[in-house]
Amino acid sequence: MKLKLNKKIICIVAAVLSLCMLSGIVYFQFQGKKESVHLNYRDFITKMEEGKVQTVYLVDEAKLKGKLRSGQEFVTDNPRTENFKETLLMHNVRVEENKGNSIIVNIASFVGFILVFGGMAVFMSKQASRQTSMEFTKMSNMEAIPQGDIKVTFANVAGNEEAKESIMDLVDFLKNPEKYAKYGARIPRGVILYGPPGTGKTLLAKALAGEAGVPFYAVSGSDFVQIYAGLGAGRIRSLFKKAREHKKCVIFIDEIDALGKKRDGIHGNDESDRTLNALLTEMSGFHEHEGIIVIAATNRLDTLDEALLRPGRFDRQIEVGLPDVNARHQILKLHSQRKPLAPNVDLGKLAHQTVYFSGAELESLLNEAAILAAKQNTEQIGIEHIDKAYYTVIAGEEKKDRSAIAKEDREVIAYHEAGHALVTKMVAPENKVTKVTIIPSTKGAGGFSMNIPPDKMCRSKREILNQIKISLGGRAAEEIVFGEENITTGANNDIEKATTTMLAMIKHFGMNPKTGLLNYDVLYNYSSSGIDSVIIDECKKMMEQLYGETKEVLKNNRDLLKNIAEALLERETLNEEDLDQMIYGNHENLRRLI
Ligand SMILES: Nc1ncnc2c1ncn2[C@@H]1O[C@H](COP(=O)(O)OP(=O)(O)OP(=O)(O)O)[C@@H](O)[C@H]1O
Ligand SMILES: [Zn+2]
Repeated sequence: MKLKLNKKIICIVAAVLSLCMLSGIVYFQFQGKKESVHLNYRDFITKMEEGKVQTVYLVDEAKLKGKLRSGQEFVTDNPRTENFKETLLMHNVRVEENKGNSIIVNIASFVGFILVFGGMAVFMSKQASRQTSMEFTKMSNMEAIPQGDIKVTFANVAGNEEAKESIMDLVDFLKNPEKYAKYGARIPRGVILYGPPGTGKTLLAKALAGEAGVPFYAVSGSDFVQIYAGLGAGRIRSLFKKAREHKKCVIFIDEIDALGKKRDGIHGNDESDRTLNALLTEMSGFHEHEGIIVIAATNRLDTLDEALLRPGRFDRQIEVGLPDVNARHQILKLHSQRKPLAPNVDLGKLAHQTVYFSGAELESLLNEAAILAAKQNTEQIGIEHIDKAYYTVIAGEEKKDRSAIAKEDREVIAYHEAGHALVTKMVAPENKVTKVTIIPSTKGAGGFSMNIPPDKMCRSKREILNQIKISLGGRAAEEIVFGEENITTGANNDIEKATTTMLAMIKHFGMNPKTGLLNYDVLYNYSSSGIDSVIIDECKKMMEQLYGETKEVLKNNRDLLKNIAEALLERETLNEEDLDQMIYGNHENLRRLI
Protein backbone atom coordinates (compact mmCIF):
# COMPACT_ATOMS: atom_id res chain seq x y z
CA MET A 1 0.00 0.00 0.00
CA LYS A 2 2.74 2.35 1.01
CA LEU A 3 4.58 1.48 -2.13
CA LYS A 4 1.55 2.23 -4.29
CA LEU A 5 1.08 5.65 -2.70
CA ASN A 6 4.73 6.42 -3.24
CA LYS A 7 4.40 5.54 -6.87
CA LYS A 8 1.44 7.87 -7.23
CA ILE A 9 3.31 10.77 -5.71
CA ILE A 10 6.30 10.09 -7.86
CA CYS A 11 4.10 10.09 -10.94
CA ILE A 12 2.53 13.43 -10.07
CA VAL A 13 5.89 15.00 -9.29
CA ALA A 14 7.28 13.56 -12.53
CA ALA A 15 4.40 15.01 -14.54
CA VAL A 16 4.87 18.48 -13.04
CA LEU A 17 8.62 18.34 -13.54
CA SER A 18 8.20 17.15 -17.13
CA LEU A 19 5.93 20.10 -17.83
CA CYS A 20 8.52 22.49 -16.44
CA MET A 21 11.18 20.83 -18.48
CA LEU A 22 9.16 20.93 -21.64
CA SER A 23 8.55 24.65 -21.30
CA GLY A 24 12.26 25.03 -20.62
CA ILE A 25 13.12 23.23 -23.82
CA VAL A 26 10.62 25.22 -25.84
CA TYR A 27 12.09 28.40 -24.35
CA PHE A 28 15.59 27.24 -25.18
CA GLN A 29 14.69 26.43 -28.76
CA PHE A 30 13.07 29.79 -29.19
CA GLN A 31 16.16 31.45 -27.80
CA GLY A 32 18.43 29.31 -29.98
CA LYS A 33 16.62 30.23 -33.12
CA LYS A 34 16.75 33.89 -32.33
CA GLU A 35 20.44 33.78 -31.57
CA SER A 36 22.52 32.03 -34.20
CA VAL A 37 22.40 30.49 -37.60
CA HIS A 38 24.19 27.36 -38.66
CA LEU A 39 26.68 27.92 -41.47
CA ASN A 40 28.18 24.99 -43.28
CA TYR A 41 31.95 25.14 -43.34
CA ARG A 42 32.23 26.17 -46.97
CA ASP A 43 29.79 29.09 -46.51
CA PHE A 44 31.77 30.11 -43.48
CA ILE A 45 34.99 30.21 -45.52
CA THR A 46 33.29 32.23 -48.26
CA LYS A 47 31.99 34.71 -45.71
CA MET A 48 35.44 34.95 -44.14
CA GLU A 49 37.01 35.61 -47.52
CA GLU A 50 34.46 38.30 -48.20
CA GLY A 51 35.46 39.94 -44.91
CA LYS A 52 32.04 39.42 -43.40
CA VAL A 53 33.23 37.58 -40.30
CA GLN A 54 33.94 39.73 -37.29
CA THR A 55 34.75 37.36 -34.42
CA VAL A 56 35.39 33.64 -33.95
CA TYR A 57 35.43 32.01 -30.52
CA LEU A 58 38.03 29.25 -30.71
CA VAL A 59 37.14 26.27 -28.55
CA ASP A 60 38.17 22.64 -28.55
CA GLU A 61 34.74 21.40 -29.52
CA ALA A 62 33.29 19.92 -32.67
CA LYS A 63 31.41 23.17 -33.34
CA LEU A 64 32.53 26.73 -32.95
CA LYS A 65 30.66 29.96 -32.67
CA GLY A 66 31.26 33.39 -34.09
CA LYS A 67 29.77 36.71 -35.05
CA LEU A 68 29.30 38.28 -38.48
CA ARG A 69 29.86 41.97 -39.02
CA SER A 70 26.10 42.30 -39.44
CA GLY A 71 25.74 41.29 -35.80
CA GLN A 72 24.33 37.88 -36.67
CA GLU A 73 25.81 35.07 -34.61
CA PHE A 74 26.60 31.75 -36.23
CA VAL A 75 27.77 28.23 -35.50
CA THR A 76 29.95 26.17 -37.85
CA ASP A 77 32.09 23.02 -37.83
CA ASN A 78 35.40 23.34 -36.09
CA PRO A 79 38.12 22.22 -38.53
CA ARG A 80 40.69 21.87 -35.70
CA THR A 81 43.56 22.37 -38.08
CA GLU A 82 46.78 23.75 -36.80
CA ASN A 83 46.86 26.91 -38.87
CA PHE A 84 43.19 27.74 -38.52
CA LYS A 85 43.90 30.61 -36.16
CA GLU A 86 46.46 32.08 -38.50
CA THR A 87 44.03 31.88 -41.41
CA LEU A 88 41.43 33.69 -39.36
CA LEU A 89 43.86 36.41 -38.35
CA MET A 90 45.02 36.84 -41.94
CA HIS A 91 41.41 37.55 -42.84
CA ASN A 92 41.07 40.24 -40.18
CA VAL A 93 38.89 38.11 -37.97
CA ARG A 94 39.05 38.75 -34.26
CA VAL A 95 39.91 35.51 -32.50
CA GLU A 96 38.89 34.87 -28.93
CA GLU A 97 40.17 31.69 -27.39
CA ASN A 98 38.46 29.32 -24.98
CA LYS A 99 35.78 31.79 -24.15
CA GLY A 100 32.66 30.08 -22.86
CA ASN A 101 30.09 31.15 -25.36
CA SER A 102 26.45 31.42 -24.73
CA ILE A 103 25.51 28.63 -27.08
CA ILE A 104 27.70 26.27 -25.15
CA VAL A 105 25.99 27.40 -21.97
CA ASN A 106 22.66 26.91 -23.68
CA ILE A 107 23.64 23.52 -24.95
CA ALA A 108 24.88 22.62 -21.49
CA SER A 109 21.59 23.64 -19.95
CA PHE A 110 19.77 21.80 -22.69
CA VAL A 111 21.84 18.70 -22.02
CA GLY A 112 21.11 19.26 -18.34
CA PHE A 113 17.40 19.29 -19.06
CA ILE A 114 17.69 16.18 -21.15
CA LEU A 115 19.68 14.45 -18.46
CA VAL A 116 17.13 15.31 -15.76
CA PHE A 117 14.36 14.35 -18.11
CA GLY A 118 16.15 11.13 -19.00
CA GLY A 119 16.75 10.53 -15.32
CA MET A 120 13.04 10.81 -14.59
CA ALA A 121 12.23 8.43 -17.40
CA VAL A 122 14.75 6.01 -15.98
CA PHE A 123 13.23 6.37 -12.57
CA MET A 124 9.74 5.73 -13.82
CA SER A 125 10.41 2.73 -15.98
CA LYS A 126 12.62 -0.15 -15.04
CA GLN A 127 12.66 -1.36 -18.60
CA ALA A 128 13.93 1.95 -19.88
CA SER A 129 16.47 2.04 -17.12
CA ARG A 130 17.95 -1.26 -18.12
CA GLN A 131 18.04 -0.20 -21.76
CA THR A 132 19.68 3.14 -21.07
CA SER A 133 22.27 1.73 -18.77
CA MET A 134 23.05 -0.83 -21.46
CA GLU A 135 23.61 1.95 -23.98
CA PHE A 136 25.82 3.84 -21.57
CA THR A 137 27.79 0.72 -20.78
CA LYS A 138 28.27 0.13 -24.47
CA MET A 139 29.52 3.67 -24.72
CA SER A 140 32.11 3.29 -22.02
CA ASN A 141 33.06 -0.12 -23.30
CA MET A 142 34.70 1.26 -26.39
CA GLU A 143 38.10 0.26 -25.21
CA ALA A 144 40.90 -0.28 -27.66
CA ILE A 145 42.67 -3.55 -27.93
CA PRO A 146 46.04 -2.21 -26.87
CA GLN A 147 49.02 -2.33 -29.11
CA GLY A 148 50.95 -5.53 -28.78
CA ASP A 149 47.77 -7.44 -27.97
CA ILE A 150 46.79 -7.70 -31.60
CA LYS A 151 48.33 -10.92 -32.71
CA VAL A 152 46.88 -10.83 -36.20
CA THR A 153 49.36 -10.18 -38.99
CA PHE A 154 49.25 -10.55 -42.75
CA ALA A 155 50.33 -14.15 -42.26
CA ASN A 156 46.85 -14.82 -40.86
CA VAL A 157 45.16 -13.63 -44.03
CA ALA A 158 45.25 -16.03 -46.94
CA GLY A 159 44.36 -15.07 -50.51
CA ASN A 160 43.01 -11.55 -51.02
CA GLU A 161 46.37 -10.55 -52.46
CA GLU A 162 45.26 -7.26 -53.98
CA ALA A 163 43.48 -6.11 -50.84
CA LYS A 164 46.45 -7.18 -48.76
CA GLU A 165 48.82 -5.13 -50.90
CA SER A 166 46.71 -1.99 -50.56
CA ILE A 167 46.55 -2.43 -46.80
CA MET A 168 50.30 -3.04 -46.63
CA ASP A 169 50.87 0.45 -48.03
CA LEU A 170 49.07 1.84 -45.03
CA VAL A 171 51.37 0.12 -42.54
CA ASP A 172 54.16 2.50 -43.47
CA PHE A 173 51.82 5.48 -43.14
CA LEU A 174 51.03 4.39 -39.62
CA LYS A 175 54.61 3.64 -38.71
CA ASN A 176 56.09 6.87 -40.05
CA PRO A 177 53.38 9.50 -40.46
CA GLU A 178 56.01 12.23 -40.07
CA LYS A 179 57.81 11.01 -43.16
CA TYR A 180 54.75 11.63 -45.31
CA ALA A 181 53.90 14.90 -43.58
CA LYS A 182 57.38 16.15 -44.43
CA TYR A 183 56.58 15.82 -48.11
CA GLY A 184 53.20 17.39 -47.67
CA ALA A 185 51.50 14.12 -48.54
CA ARG A 186 48.01 13.72 -47.18
CA ILE A 187 47.82 10.58 -45.10
CA PRO A 188 44.77 8.53 -46.03
CA ARG A 189 42.22 8.96 -43.29
CA GLY A 190 39.60 6.54 -44.32
CA VAL A 191 39.55 3.24 -46.17
CA ILE A 192 36.46 1.28 -47.07
CA LEU A 193 36.72 -2.47 -47.40
CA TYR A 194 33.78 -3.86 -49.32
CA GLY A 195 32.71 -7.35 -50.24
CA PRO A 196 30.54 -10.29 -49.19
CA PRO A 197 30.26 -11.31 -45.53
CA GLY A 198 33.02 -13.42 -44.01
CA THR A 199 35.69 -12.59 -46.57
CA GLY A 200 38.20 -11.25 -44.06
CA LYS A 201 37.51 -7.52 -43.86
CA THR A 202 37.77 -7.43 -40.07
CA LEU A 203 40.80 -9.65 -40.30
CA LEU A 204 42.56 -7.26 -42.70
CA ALA A 205 41.84 -4.25 -40.48
CA LYS A 206 43.23 -6.12 -37.49
CA ALA A 207 46.26 -7.18 -39.49
CA LEU A 208 46.92 -3.51 -40.28
CA ALA A 209 46.93 -2.63 -36.58
CA GLY A 210 48.91 -5.76 -35.76
CA GLU A 211 51.60 -5.11 -38.37
CA ALA A 212 51.91 -1.43 -37.51
CA GLY A 213 51.87 -2.17 -33.77
CA VAL A 214 49.12 0.32 -32.94
CA PRO A 215 45.94 -0.03 -30.83
CA PHE A 216 42.75 -1.18 -32.50
CA TYR A 217 39.24 0.13 -31.85
CA ALA A 218 36.39 -1.91 -33.24
CA VAL A 219 32.81 -0.66 -33.36
CA SER A 220 29.84 -1.40 -35.54
CA GLY A 221 27.70 1.12 -37.40
CA SER A 222 24.63 -0.50 -35.91
CA ASP A 223 25.85 0.36 -32.39
CA PHE A 224 25.24 3.98 -33.25
CA VAL A 225 21.67 3.72 -34.34
CA GLN A 226 18.62 2.61 -32.40
CA ILE A 227 19.81 4.47 -29.38
CA TYR A 228 18.50 7.62 -27.83
CA ALA A 229 18.58 10.75 -29.92
CA GLY A 230 21.90 12.51 -29.87
CA LEU A 231 23.79 9.62 -28.31
CA GLY A 232 25.01 8.32 -31.67
CA ALA A 233 26.85 11.53 -32.45
CA GLY A 234 28.10 11.67 -28.88
CA ARG A 235 29.47 8.16 -29.11
CA ILE A 236 31.34 9.05 -32.29
CA ARG A 237 32.91 12.03 -30.58
CA SER A 238 33.92 10.07 -27.51
CA LEU A 239 35.32 7.29 -29.70
CA PHE A 240 37.54 9.75 -31.54
CA LYS A 241 38.50 11.48 -28.34
CA LYS A 242 39.75 8.21 -26.96
CA ALA A 243 41.49 7.36 -30.21
CA ARG A 244 43.27 10.72 -30.24
CA GLU A 245 44.87 9.92 -26.90
CA HIS A 246 46.92 7.31 -28.73
CA LYS A 247 48.11 9.53 -31.57
CA LYS A 248 48.35 6.43 -33.74
CA CYS A 249 45.67 3.82 -33.99
CA VAL A 250 43.23 2.01 -36.24
CA ILE A 251 39.50 2.57 -35.82
CA PHE A 252 37.42 -0.14 -37.42
CA ILE A 253 33.74 0.59 -38.15
CA ASP A 254 31.93 -2.53 -39.29
CA GLU A 255 28.58 -2.16 -41.12
CA ILE A 256 29.23 1.48 -41.98
CA ASP A 257 26.05 1.35 -44.11
CA ALA A 258 24.00 1.43 -40.90
CA LEU A 259 24.91 5.08 -40.49
CA GLY A 260 26.07 6.09 -43.95
CA LYS A 261 23.21 4.91 -46.17
CA LYS A 262 22.40 6.94 -49.24
CA ARG A 263 19.83 9.57 -48.41
CA ASP A 264 16.84 9.34 -50.70
CA GLY A 265 15.57 12.76 -49.78
CA ILE A 266 12.23 11.36 -48.69
CA HIS A 267 13.02 9.00 -45.89
CA GLY A 268 15.64 11.16 -44.23
CA ASN A 269 16.61 9.95 -40.81
CA ASP A 270 17.77 12.86 -38.69
CA GLU A 271 19.41 10.67 -36.13
CA SER A 272 21.67 8.75 -38.49
CA ASP A 273 22.36 11.99 -40.42
CA ARG A 274 23.56 13.56 -37.23
CA THR A 275 25.74 10.58 -36.43
CA LEU A 276 27.18 10.53 -39.93
CA ASN A 277 27.90 14.25 -39.79
CA ALA A 278 29.67 13.80 -36.48
CA LEU A 279 31.84 11.10 -38.07
CA LEU A 280 32.69 13.28 -41.08
CA THR A 281 33.47 16.25 -38.86
CA GLU A 282 35.77 14.18 -36.70
CA MET A 283 37.55 12.79 -39.74
CA SER A 284 38.10 16.21 -41.26
CA GLY A 285 39.48 17.38 -37.94
CA PHE A 286 42.49 15.06 -37.98
CA HIS A 287 45.80 16.81 -37.73
CA GLU A 288 48.21 16.24 -40.58
CA HIS A 289 50.74 14.40 -38.46
CA GLU A 290 48.21 12.27 -36.63
CA GLY A 291 48.38 8.61 -37.48
CA ILE A 292 44.75 7.63 -37.09
CA ILE A 293 43.28 5.52 -39.86
CA VAL A 294 39.60 4.74 -39.98
CA ILE A 295 38.72 1.51 -41.74
CA ALA A 296 35.08 0.92 -42.52
CA ALA A 297 33.55 -2.26 -43.84
CA THR A 298 30.40 -2.84 -45.82
CA ASN A 299 28.85 -5.56 -47.92
CA ARG A 300 27.56 -3.08 -50.47
CA LEU A 301 29.52 -0.07 -51.62
CA ASP A 302 26.73 1.18 -53.88
CA THR A 303 24.36 1.89 -51.00
CA LEU A 304 26.72 4.30 -49.28
CA ASP A 305 26.16 8.02 -49.09
CA GLU A 306 28.50 9.78 -51.54
CA ALA A 307 29.45 12.22 -48.81
CA LEU A 308 31.45 9.38 -47.27
CA LEU A 309 33.48 8.75 -50.41
CA ARG A 310 34.72 12.27 -51.02
CA PRO A 311 38.46 13.04 -50.90
CA GLY A 312 39.76 13.40 -47.38
CA ARG A 313 37.16 10.97 -46.08
CA PHE A 314 36.86 7.34 -47.15
CA ASP A 315 38.63 8.00 -50.41
CA ARG A 316 40.26 4.58 -50.69
CA GLN A 317 37.96 1.74 -51.53
CA ILE A 318 39.30 -1.78 -51.55
CA GLU A 319 37.34 -4.79 -52.72
CA VAL A 320 37.59 -7.93 -50.63
CA GLY A 321 36.05 -10.66 -52.75
CA LEU A 322 35.15 -14.31 -52.34
CA PRO A 323 38.24 -16.51 -52.58
CA ASP A 324 39.00 -18.40 -55.79
CA VAL A 325 40.15 -22.01 -55.73
CA ASN A 326 43.75 -21.08 -55.05
CA ALA A 327 42.87 -18.76 -52.21
CA ARG A 328 40.47 -21.34 -50.78
CA HIS A 329 43.29 -23.86 -50.74
CA GLN A 330 45.50 -21.44 -48.81
CA ILE A 331 42.74 -20.57 -46.34
CA LEU A 332 42.07 -24.28 -45.73
CA LYS A 333 45.78 -24.86 -45.17
CA LEU A 334 45.98 -21.96 -42.74
CA HIS A 335 43.04 -23.08 -40.66
CA SER A 336 44.08 -26.74 -40.55
CA GLN A 337 47.52 -25.95 -39.21
CA ARG A 338 46.81 -27.13 -35.71
CA LYS A 339 44.28 -29.80 -36.64
CA PRO A 340 45.19 -33.49 -36.94
CA LEU A 341 43.99 -34.18 -40.47
CA ALA A 342 43.80 -37.77 -41.72
CA PRO A 343 45.87 -38.60 -44.81
CA ASN A 344 42.66 -39.13 -46.79
CA VAL A 345 41.89 -35.41 -46.58
CA ASP A 346 43.06 -33.67 -49.74
CA LEU A 347 42.82 -29.93 -49.15
CA GLY A 348 43.41 -29.16 -52.83
CA LYS A 349 40.41 -31.26 -53.74
CA LEU A 350 38.38 -29.74 -50.94
CA ALA A 351 39.19 -26.30 -52.32
CA HIS A 352 37.60 -27.38 -55.61
CA GLN A 353 34.49 -28.61 -53.83
CA THR A 354 33.91 -25.41 -51.92
CA VAL A 355 33.01 -23.00 -54.73
CA TYR A 356 31.50 -19.75 -53.44
CA PHE A 357 32.55 -20.48 -49.85
CA SER A 358 33.80 -17.44 -47.97
CA GLY A 359 36.87 -17.54 -45.73
CA ALA A 360 34.61 -17.63 -42.68
CA GLU A 361 32.68 -20.61 -44.10
CA LEU A 362 35.90 -22.49 -44.81
CA GLU A 363 37.07 -21.87 -41.26
CA SER A 364 33.72 -23.02 -39.97
CA LEU A 365 33.85 -26.14 -42.17
CA LEU A 366 37.12 -27.28 -40.61
CA ASN A 367 35.95 -26.33 -37.14
CA GLU A 368 32.71 -28.32 -37.46
CA ALA A 369 34.67 -31.30 -38.74
CA ALA A 370 37.03 -31.05 -35.78
CA ILE A 371 34.07 -30.97 -33.36
CA LEU A 372 32.60 -34.08 -34.97
CA ALA A 373 35.91 -35.92 -34.72
CA ALA A 374 36.30 -34.89 -31.10
CA LYS A 375 32.80 -36.13 -30.28
CA GLN A 376 33.63 -39.50 -31.79
CA ASN A 377 37.02 -39.61 -30.13
CA THR A 378 38.74 -40.51 -33.37
CA GLU A 379 42.48 -40.03 -33.69
CA GLN A 380 42.23 -37.74 -36.66
CA ILE A 381 39.82 -35.59 -38.62
CA GLY A 382 38.80 -37.67 -41.63
CA ILE A 383 37.09 -36.89 -44.90
CA GLU A 384 33.88 -38.37 -43.47
CA HIS A 385 33.82 -35.62 -40.80
CA ILE A 386 34.44 -32.95 -43.39
CA ASP A 387 31.67 -34.30 -45.60
CA LYS A 388 29.21 -34.13 -42.71
CA ALA A 389 30.38 -30.69 -41.70
CA TYR A 390 29.94 -29.48 -45.29
CA TYR A 391 26.18 -29.81 -44.98
CA THR A 392 26.13 -28.18 -41.56
CA VAL A 393 27.91 -25.16 -42.95
CA ILE A 394 25.70 -24.69 -46.00
CA ALA A 395 22.47 -25.67 -44.21
CA GLY A 396 20.17 -22.78 -43.59
CA GLU A 397 21.04 -20.88 -46.73
CA GLU A 398 20.31 -23.50 -49.37
CA LYS A 399 19.03 -26.98 -48.87
CA LYS A 400 20.71 -28.35 -51.94
CA ASP A 401 24.35 -28.88 -52.55
CA ARG A 402 25.66 -25.57 -53.73
CA SER A 403 28.37 -26.94 -55.93
CA ALA A 404 25.87 -29.18 -57.73
CA ILE A 405 23.53 -26.34 -58.63
CA ALA A 406 26.41 -24.24 -59.56
CA LYS A 407 27.81 -26.77 -62.01
CA GLU A 408 25.75 -25.86 -65.07
CA ASP A 409 25.80 -22.18 -64.27
CA ARG A 410 29.53 -22.28 -63.87
CA GLU A 411 29.97 -23.75 -67.31
CA VAL A 412 27.89 -21.05 -68.98
CA ILE A 413 29.67 -18.36 -66.96
CA ALA A 414 33.05 -19.83 -67.88
CA TYR A 415 32.28 -19.71 -71.62
CA HIS A 416 30.73 -16.27 -71.29
CA GLU A 417 33.82 -14.82 -69.59
CA ALA A 418 36.16 -16.73 -71.90
CA GLY A 419 34.27 -15.11 -74.77
CA HIS A 420 34.91 -11.61 -73.46
CA ALA A 421 38.58 -12.35 -72.83
CA LEU A 422 39.24 -14.03 -76.17
CA VAL A 423 37.49 -11.33 -78.20
CA THR A 424 39.55 -8.72 -76.34
CA LYS A 425 42.77 -10.51 -77.19
CA MET A 426 41.77 -10.93 -80.83
CA VAL A 427 40.31 -7.54 -81.71
CA ALA A 428 42.04 -5.23 -79.24
CA PRO A 429 45.33 -6.79 -78.10
CA GLU A 430 46.43 -3.35 -76.91
CA ASN A 431 43.87 -3.58 -74.08
CA LYS A 432 44.97 -5.09 -70.80
CA VAL A 433 42.99 -8.04 -69.52
CA THR A 434 44.05 -7.91 -65.90
CA LYS A 435 41.80 -10.63 -64.61
CA VAL A 436 39.17 -13.10 -65.82
CA THR A 437 37.21 -14.96 -63.18
CA ILE A 438 34.04 -16.97 -62.68
CA ILE A 439 33.83 -16.04 -59.00
CA PRO A 440 31.04 -13.51 -58.62
CA SER A 441 32.06 -10.06 -57.54
CA THR A 442 30.39 -6.71 -57.16
CA LYS A 443 31.65 -5.88 -60.65
CA GLY A 444 29.62 -8.54 -62.42
CA ALA A 445 26.84 -10.92 -61.55
CA GLY A 446 28.30 -14.22 -62.73
CA GLY A 447 31.96 -13.60 -63.11
CA PHE A 448 33.82 -10.79 -64.73
CA SER A 449 36.61 -10.02 -67.04
CA MET A 450 38.58 -6.86 -66.45
CA ASN A 451 39.46 -5.20 -69.69
CA ILE A 452 41.22 -1.88 -69.58
CA PRO A 453 41.71 0.07 -72.81
CA PRO A 454 44.93 2.09 -73.05
CA ASP A 455 44.79 5.53 -71.47
CA LYS A 456 44.14 7.96 -74.32
CA MET A 457 42.58 11.35 -74.79
CA CYS A 458 40.63 10.42 -77.89
CA ARG A 459 39.35 7.13 -79.15
CA SER A 460 38.98 6.16 -82.77
CA LYS A 461 35.85 4.77 -84.36
CA ARG A 462 37.58 1.42 -84.73
CA GLU A 463 38.46 1.32 -81.03
CA ILE A 464 34.90 2.09 -80.05
CA LEU A 465 33.54 -0.59 -82.36
CA ASN A 466 36.00 -3.07 -80.86
CA GLN A 467 34.90 -2.14 -77.38
CA ILE A 468 31.34 -3.01 -78.37
CA LYS A 469 32.51 -6.33 -79.80
CA ILE A 470 34.20 -7.10 -76.47
CA SER A 471 30.92 -6.40 -74.70
CA LEU A 472 29.10 -8.74 -77.09
CA GLY A 473 31.74 -11.49 -76.73
CA GLY A 474 30.05 -13.05 -73.70
CA ARG A 475 26.66 -13.55 -75.34
CA ALA A 476 28.28 -14.63 -78.62
CA ALA A 477 30.19 -17.40 -76.83
CA GLU A 478 27.04 -18.59 -75.05
CA GLU A 479 25.18 -18.80 -78.34
CA ILE A 480 27.95 -20.59 -80.24
CA VAL A 481 28.55 -23.20 -77.54
CA PHE A 482 25.10 -23.79 -76.05
CA GLY A 483 22.81 -22.79 -78.93
CA GLU A 484 20.46 -19.85 -79.37
CA GLU A 485 17.80 -21.42 -77.16
CA ASN A 486 20.14 -21.48 -74.20
CA ILE A 487 21.44 -17.96 -74.11
CA THR A 488 21.15 -16.42 -70.63
CA THR A 489 20.43 -13.20 -68.79
CA GLY A 490 24.14 -13.00 -67.97
CA ALA A 491 24.61 -10.55 -70.84
CA ASN A 492 22.31 -7.96 -69.27
CA ASN A 493 25.03 -5.50 -68.31
CA ASP A 494 26.96 -6.12 -71.51
CA ILE A 495 23.99 -5.19 -73.68
CA GLU A 496 23.39 -2.08 -71.65
CA LYS A 497 27.00 -1.05 -72.08
CA ALA A 498 27.03 -1.81 -75.82
CA THR A 499 23.82 0.16 -76.38
CA THR A 500 25.13 3.17 -74.48
CA THR A 501 28.34 3.20 -76.49
CA MET A 502 26.53 2.71 -79.78
CA LEU A 503 24.07 5.51 -79.08
CA ALA A 504 26.92 7.83 -78.17
CA MET A 505 28.60 7.03 -81.52
CA ILE A 506 25.51 8.02 -83.39
CA LYS A 507 24.10 10.79 -81.24
CA HIS A 508 27.27 12.55 -80.17
CA PHE A 509 30.30 11.51 -82.19
CA GLY A 510 28.78 11.67 -85.69
CA MET A 511 30.24 8.28 -86.57
CA ASN A 512 27.40 6.88 -88.64
CA PRO A 513 27.02 7.96 -92.30
CA LYS A 514 23.25 7.58 -92.33
CA THR A 515 22.58 9.71 -89.26
CA GLY A 516 25.27 12.19 -90.18
CA LEU A 517 27.41 14.72 -88.41
CA LEU A 518 24.80 15.82 -85.93
CA ASN A 519 24.48 15.96 -82.22
CA TYR A 520 21.02 14.60 -81.65
CA ASP A 521 20.76 15.87 -78.08
CA VAL A 522 21.18 19.42 -79.34
CA LEU A 523 18.73 18.73 -82.14
CA TYR A 524 16.10 17.35 -79.77
CA ASN A 525 16.33 20.47 -77.71
CA TYR A 526 14.82 22.36 -80.63
CA SER A 527 12.16 19.88 -81.61
CA SER A 528 10.11 17.50 -79.58
CA SER A 529 10.01 14.69 -82.08
CA GLY A 530 11.29 12.12 -79.55
CA ILE A 531 13.83 9.50 -80.49
CA ASP A 532 14.33 9.28 -84.20
CA SER A 533 13.48 5.88 -85.67
CA VAL A 534 16.49 6.22 -88.00
CA ILE A 535 18.69 6.18 -84.92
CA ILE A 536 17.09 3.01 -83.63
CA ASP A 537 17.32 1.35 -87.05
CA GLU A 538 20.96 2.29 -87.44
CA CYS A 539 21.76 1.15 -83.90
CA LYS A 540 20.17 -2.23 -84.53
CA LYS A 541 21.84 -2.62 -87.90
CA MET A 542 25.29 -1.80 -86.59
CA MET A 543 24.81 -3.95 -83.51
CA GLU A 544 23.75 -6.91 -85.64
CA GLN A 545 26.75 -6.53 -87.87
CA LEU A 546 29.14 -6.30 -84.92
CA TYR A 547 27.52 -9.30 -83.24
CA GLY A 548 28.00 -11.31 -86.45
CA GLU A 549 31.66 -10.30 -86.62
CA THR A 550 32.17 -11.16 -82.94
CA LYS A 551 30.69 -14.61 -83.44
CA GLU A 552 32.96 -15.07 -86.45
CA VAL A 553 36.03 -14.27 -84.30
CA LEU A 554 35.00 -16.86 -81.73
CA LYS A 555 34.02 -19.50 -84.28
CA ASN A 556 37.45 -19.19 -85.89
CA ASN A 557 39.07 -19.74 -82.49
CA ARG A 558 36.78 -22.31 -80.95
CA ASP A 559 39.61 -24.42 -79.60
CA LEU A 560 41.05 -21.47 -77.79
CA LEU A 561 37.62 -20.58 -76.41
CA LYS A 562 37.27 -24.11 -75.08
CA ASN A 563 40.75 -24.07 -73.55
CA ILE A 564 40.15 -20.80 -71.77
CA ALA A 565 36.71 -21.86 -70.49
CA GLU A 566 38.10 -25.16 -69.21
CA ALA A 567 41.00 -23.42 -67.52
CA LEU A 568 38.49 -21.11 -65.86
CA LEU A 569 36.42 -24.05 -64.64
CA GLU A 570 39.57 -25.59 -63.22
CA ARG A 571 41.32 -22.54 -61.78
CA GLU A 572 38.44 -20.06 -61.54
CA THR A 573 40.72 -17.04 -62.04
CA LEU A 574 43.15 -16.37 -64.86
CA ASN A 575 45.46 -13.42 -65.18
CA GLU A 576 46.94 -11.87 -68.29
CA GLU A 577 50.02 -14.13 -68.37
CA ASP A 578 47.86 -17.26 -68.19
CA LEU A 579 45.78 -16.00 -71.09
CA ASP A 580 48.79 -15.01 -73.19
CA GLN A 581 50.36 -18.36 -72.52
CA MET A 582 47.25 -20.10 -73.80
CA ILE A 583 46.77 -17.86 -76.81
CA TYR A 584 50.29 -17.13 -77.95
CA GLY A 585 52.17 -20.02 -76.37
CA ASN A 586 55.70 -19.46 -75.24
CA HIS A 587 56.68 -17.50 -78.31
CA GLU A 588 56.29 -13.86 -77.53
CA ASN A 589 57.04 -13.20 -81.20
CA LEU A 590 53.89 -14.88 -82.28
CA ARG A 591 52.10 -12.07 -80.58
CA ARG A 592 53.11 -9.70 -83.30
CA LEU A 593 51.90 -12.05 -86.00
CA ILE A 594 48.30 -11.94 -84.88
N1 LIG B 1 41.21 -14.50 -46.26
C1 LIG B 1 41.10 -15.17 -45.10
N2 LIG B 1 42.16 -15.82 -44.60
C2 LIG B 1 42.05 -16.50 -43.44
N3 LIG B 1 40.95 -16.57 -42.71
C3 LIG B 1 39.86 -15.94 -43.15
C4 LIG B 1 39.88 -15.21 -44.37
N4 LIG B 1 38.67 -14.68 -44.57
C5 LIG B 1 37.92 -15.04 -43.52
N5 LIG B 1 38.61 -15.81 -42.66
C6 LIG B 1 38.11 -16.42 -41.42
O1 LIG B 1 36.78 -15.99 -41.22
C7 LIG B 1 36.64 -15.25 -40.02
C8 LIG B 1 35.69 -14.10 -40.22
O2 LIG B 1 36.24 -13.17 -41.11
P1 LIG B 1 36.00 -11.62 -40.94
O3 LIG B 1 35.26 -11.35 -39.68
O4 LIG B 1 37.26 -10.92 -41.14
O5 LIG B 1 35.03 -11.36 -42.15
P2 LIG B 1 34.31 -10.01 -42.58
O6 LIG B 1 34.58 -9.84 -44.02
O7 LIG B 1 34.71 -8.92 -41.66
O8 LIG B 1 32.82 -10.41 -42.38
P3 LIG B 1 31.53 -9.50 -42.13
O9 LIG B 1 31.26 -8.77 -43.40
O10 LIG B 1 30.50 -10.56 -41.84
O11 LIG B 1 31.86 -8.63 -40.96
C9 LIG B 1 38.04 -14.82 -39.66
O12 LIG B 1 38.20 -14.65 -38.30
C10 LIG B 1 38.88 -15.96 -40.21
O13 LIG B 1 38.91 -17.03 -39.31
ZN1 LIG C 1 29.45 -10.36 -69.79
